[in-house]
Amino acid sequence: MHLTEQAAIPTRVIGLISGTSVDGIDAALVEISGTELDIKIELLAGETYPYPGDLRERILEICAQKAISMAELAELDDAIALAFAQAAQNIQIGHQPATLIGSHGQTVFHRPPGDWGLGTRDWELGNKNSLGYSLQIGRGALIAHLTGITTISNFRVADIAIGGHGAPLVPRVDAYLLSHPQEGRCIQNLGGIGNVAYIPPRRDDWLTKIRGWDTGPANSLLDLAVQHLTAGAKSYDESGKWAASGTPCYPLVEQWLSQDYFHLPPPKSTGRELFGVAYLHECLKDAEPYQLSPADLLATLTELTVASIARSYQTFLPQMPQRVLLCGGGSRNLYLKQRLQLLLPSVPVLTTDEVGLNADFKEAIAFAVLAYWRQLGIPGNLPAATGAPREVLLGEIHLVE
Ligand SMILES: Nc1ncnc2c1ncn2[C@@H]1O[C@H](COP(=O)(O)OP(=O)(O)OP(=O)(O)O)[C@@H](O)[C@H]1O
Ligand SMILES: CC(=O)N[C@H]1[C@@H]2OC[C@@H](O2)[C@@H](O)[C@@H]1O[C@H](C)C(=O)O
Repeated sequence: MHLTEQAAIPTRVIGLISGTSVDGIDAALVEISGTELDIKIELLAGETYPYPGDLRERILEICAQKAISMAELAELDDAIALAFAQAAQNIQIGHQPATLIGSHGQTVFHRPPGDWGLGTRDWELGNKNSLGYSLQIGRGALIAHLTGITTISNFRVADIAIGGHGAPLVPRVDAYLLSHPQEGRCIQNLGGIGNVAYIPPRRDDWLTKIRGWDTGPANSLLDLAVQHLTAGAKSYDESGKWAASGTPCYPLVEQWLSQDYFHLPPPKSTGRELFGVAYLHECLKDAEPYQLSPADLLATLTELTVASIARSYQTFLPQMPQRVLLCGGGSRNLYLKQRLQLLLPSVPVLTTDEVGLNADFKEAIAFAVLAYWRQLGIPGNLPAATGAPREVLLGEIHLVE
C-alpha cells in the first residue's frame, strides 16, 4: 500500500513512557491518521500507572549511579517490561484494541556525545568525538510478546549512532502537532529535566528554523529537595505551594546559573546523571551560608529552573516566541508557572491544554506518533534538536510471531 493510502486509515496506537521523574508509567491510547503536516491525533485515553512494589526505588538507585550486577539489570529490565505491558493492556480496557505500541521505556543512563564528566558539577567538555550513550530499559520484544501487539522501542539509539544526542526527540512531534500559521511558539516540557522546542510561524522555510534542547533541571532538584526536607514523607511540592511561601535567594541563583551546562549552546541534552542527588547536595552546601528556610530553598531552586529556561530563550533563540506552552508535571506547579511568566513579561505563558493538547500525556502521545512514523518509514529526529547530522528512522520494531 502507498504511504498516503496507508496513512488515510486511522491507526490506534499506544504510547508509553516513564520519564526522568520516575513517577510512574504514562500511557496514552491515541488514534492517528495523516503523516506530518496533515497528521491528526485523537487522545482516546490517558493514565499514569505507578510502578508496582519497590521498582521506583530500585530505578532511582541505579539512576543515582548505584552499581548493580548484570543479573539484577536483567531482572529490572523484565520487571519494567512487564509493568509497561500491563499498562498497555489496562489503557485499552473499554476501547477497540490498538495495533501498535511505541514504548520509550525507562531511561537509567544518559551520556551526551563528547564523553563529558558525569555526576558532578565540575564536568568539562571532554573528547568531542566520542558518541553518546543512552539506555532505556523495559525491552520492547517482551512487551510485544506479552501484549500480542507490534512494539517499537529503543527510539534514541539510531540518532546516537550517527553522532546525535538521541534527545530531545519530542520537538519534531511538537512541530507537527503544535505549530501555528502566524505565531512563534516555545513548547516547554517540565518533567524531571526540562526541554524546549522552538517552533517558528508555519510559513516559508519554518522547518529549518525549529530548535530544541534540554534546558536543564525542571522538577528533579525540587523533588529531591522536598524528599530531603521531609525525610521522604513527601515526593513533590503540590502546586508549588511550599515554595510560594518562601523567597528566592538571588545571589545563589546567579551562582548556580554560572554552571557550564547553562552556557553550552544547543543542541544539548542532560539527565539525572548531572542534575541528580549529588548536584542537590552541592546546592545544599552552597546554601549553608545563607541559612535559608526550607521554603526559601524551594523558592530558590524553582528560580533556578525558571531563570535557566528564560535565559536560554534569550540567549539561544533566533527570536523570542509569541507564546510559551508548558507541558509535563511542572505545568501543574502554579508557583513555577507564575515565576516563569514574571521573567518573560511580554510572552503569555500557558499550557498545551489551552491549545487542545493534553499537557500531562504529551510525551506518551509523542512516542505513539514516533512509532507510527517509524511504521510508515518517516524519520523521527530533528537534527537541529539532537545534533545528528541527518534525519533517521527511529525505533526498533518487534513484531509478534
Ligand atoms: N500538581 C503538581 N504540582 C506541582 N508539581 C507537580 C504536580 N504534578 C506533577 N508535578 C511535578 O512533575 C513531576 C513529574 O512530571 P512528568 O511526569 O512530566 O516528568 P517525567 O515525564 O518523569 O520527566 P521527563 O519529561 O524529564 O522525562 C513530578 O515529579 C512533580 O515534581
Ligand atoms: C535520555 C532521556 O530520557 N531524556 C529525556 C529527559 O526528559 C526530558 C529531557 O530529558 C528529554 O531530552 C528526554 O525526554 C523527552 C521525552 C524527549 O526525548 O524529547
